[in-house]
Amino acid sequence: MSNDQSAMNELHWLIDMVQTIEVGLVVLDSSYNIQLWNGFMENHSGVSPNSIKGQNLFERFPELPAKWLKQKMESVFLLKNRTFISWEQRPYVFKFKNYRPITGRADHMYQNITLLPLASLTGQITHISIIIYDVSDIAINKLQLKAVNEQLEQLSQTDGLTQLHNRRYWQQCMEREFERNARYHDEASLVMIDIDHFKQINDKYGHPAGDKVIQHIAHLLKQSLRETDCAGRYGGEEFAVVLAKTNAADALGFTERLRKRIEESEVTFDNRIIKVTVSLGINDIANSGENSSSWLSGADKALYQAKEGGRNQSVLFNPSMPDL
Ligand SMILES: Nc1nc2c(ncn2[C@@H]2O[C@H](COP(=O)(O)OP(=O)(O)OP(=O)(O)O)[C@@H](O)[C@H]2O)c(=O)[nH]1
Repeated sequence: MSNDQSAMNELHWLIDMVQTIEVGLVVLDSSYNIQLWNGFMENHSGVSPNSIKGQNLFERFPELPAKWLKQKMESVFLLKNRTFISWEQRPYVFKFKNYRPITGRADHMYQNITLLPLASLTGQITHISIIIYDVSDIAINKLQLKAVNEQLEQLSQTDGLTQLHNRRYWQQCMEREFERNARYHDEASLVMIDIDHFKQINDKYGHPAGDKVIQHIAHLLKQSLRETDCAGRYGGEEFAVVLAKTNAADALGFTERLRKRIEESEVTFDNRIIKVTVSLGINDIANSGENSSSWLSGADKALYQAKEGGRNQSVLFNPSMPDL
């Protein structure tokens, strides 16, 4: 076989491979006119190489992010360097359908893209190649893993019965708020809420009825909160809330509204109507003492006074209150 024949063969094989490889290959000239469009591109776009050759990429595909992509390509021409675009940066450039059976949940193909400068025989960069990799499997696995991790994180922070924050997470939230307030001297109040005579409810109506009462109070509490407030289930029948940007007077307004709402509401269990009340202790951060524990224990002392005072009431902490 002559050298010419051998070179021809190689060229033939290369063209064959370019056409059949499972990677998208596009060659553009400096005016973004399409010079090469391989089999992968044909299969996924439904546009044949013959019908597209010589056409302007952005006129033929007006849905492409032209401004952004042109900027990338211009810098490839200018710097004579390749550029990568990851699916995490932009899920796809060419919107192709995703046909993979195991990743059937995404309707489009995730793509990693390389933009490659192509030099002519004289060494000038006259063309650019777009190489498109289908990374749908990797992307979807990674996105699913991320979603599961987020779900797990959410579960680890949530109380199962009430869907409020659990004690551990609420405590972190409260400590963060304390530090923020210490730094910026913002207003904030901490409220402890305890259901009155809850043992009697369990004894009279049974534990499942008690659970329903806890859920009911949590529901009313959630309805009373603002976005920036942080509420948690602190113990069995005890709840704790940090009211952001709220001084003692406003916190008292909040607790009294909540207390009355609870007093006026009722829980139905096994066709029986259960009425409950709550006691609430409030501590304005201005009286918090030196750390988050003393802020919390102040609210606890106020709650104790509310119980002592006859229950179904809100009490504001003041530093002259006796230790528990
Ligand atoms: N149903 C139910 N009961 C719980 C749960 N967690 C704690 N308890 C019960 O809540 C009751 C709390 O009772 P106590 O702390 O004695 O106080 P109380 O009866 O609420 O009375 P005061 O707080 O003094 O008004 C106990 O009987 C616990 O068993 C829970 O998740 N579900």
